[in-house]
Amino acid sequence: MQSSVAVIGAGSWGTALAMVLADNGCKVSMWARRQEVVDEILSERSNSKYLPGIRLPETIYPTADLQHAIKGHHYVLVAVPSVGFRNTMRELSAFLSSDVKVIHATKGLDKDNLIRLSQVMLEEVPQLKPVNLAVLTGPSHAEEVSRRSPTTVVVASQNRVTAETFQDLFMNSYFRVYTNPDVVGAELGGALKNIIALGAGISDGLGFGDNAKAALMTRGLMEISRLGLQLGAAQMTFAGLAGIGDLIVTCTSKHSRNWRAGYQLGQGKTIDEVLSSMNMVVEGIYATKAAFQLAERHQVEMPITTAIHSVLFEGRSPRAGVEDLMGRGKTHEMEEVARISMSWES
Ligand SMILES: NC(=O)c1ccc[n+]([C@@H]2O[C@H](COP(=O)([O-])OP(=O)(O)OC[C@H]3O[C@@H](n4cnc5c(N)ncnc54)[C@H](O)[C@@H]3O)[C@@H](O)[C@H]2O)c1
Ligand SMILES: O=P(O)(O)OC[C@H](O)CO
Repeated sequence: MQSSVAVIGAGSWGTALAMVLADNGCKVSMWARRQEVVDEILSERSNSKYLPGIRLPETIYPTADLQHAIKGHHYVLVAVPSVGFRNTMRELSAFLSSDVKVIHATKGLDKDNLIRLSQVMLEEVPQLKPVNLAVLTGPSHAEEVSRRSPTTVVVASQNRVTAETFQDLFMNSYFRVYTNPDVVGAELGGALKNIIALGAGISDGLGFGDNAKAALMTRGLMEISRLGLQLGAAQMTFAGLAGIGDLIVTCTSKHSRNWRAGYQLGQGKTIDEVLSSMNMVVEGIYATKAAFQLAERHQVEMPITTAIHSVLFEGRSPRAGVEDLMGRGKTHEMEEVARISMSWES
């Protein structure tokens, strides 16, 4: 039987994932906020603002009517920016039945309550069953997926059947899907890597080299893992696609919006100038604010996040932010390793 999927969000990511599902023989309805996007898809088979030059399959049916988008579908994929996530789920709530399986592909945190987005889903749509929820994350730029370039991602769910159902729905010859039971780690890896991508962009914008970027990525992963473990993630998840995999793609790719925003900051633009020059979401800005507050709340050391927070929200210059990082007191690379090493006993 043909699977039918509702995709909520017609930006770059929602559209690229709708294409994967259409390629896999699914009937896909895709909700766009703006009627112009619907009209363009219907008349031109393109979504030129978000995926220029890409022809969309005929089996993607766009609509600006949320109820119409959802009606009769067994699976729902949510791919809206984190700032609009709670409201979108609230609006969806009226139309979602309790047996539907829902996966989200948004990389961010709830800005007000500092919780993960699957937790927001359950708050806003109480009839949803936790076993029916999943998260899709990993190193995946929409521009490449829409060109059917080989890509690997992770589907995380606390329920194996749900994880494998979405694995089967999305997987094909250019889109390889792994499963993982660690929803916490998958969501945090995807949200927090955006902060480090901003840092990598700032570093490049300042004219620093590969050494600095490798340092940011490695030490960045360290602080992502530190906060992740505190919040209940499994350490190994950060060594996988949702952790180091996504960090590599987002810190080194010309497609990365977070890197591009950071690059302009490093070149001396203000955050307002950067945001007005970009027509796509820069999740790292919101993630920095949320992670900074979480780090304070849980007493987790996150020096890179703190430095980027000072640049974004406290008027510190990017160069001064780097000086803050390089001038920190000396530490072991890994406190845990130093602690268990017999030969290091004092
Ligand atoms: N683009 C990628 O390559 C990619 C890959 C993986 C994950 N993601 C994640 O997917 C999410 C969506 O990103 P994107 O790249 O599609 O963004 P985008 O900037 O390409 O498009 C954003 C879409 O969301 C809509 N939107 C904007 N504000 C909204 C709101 N308040 N409520 C509902 N809809 C709103 C816009 O109209 C647009 O359709 C982000 O969390 C992003 O991190 C993106
Ligand atoms: O373009 P970015 O920086 O928002 O990253 C997009 C994806 O999250 C990469 O996996």
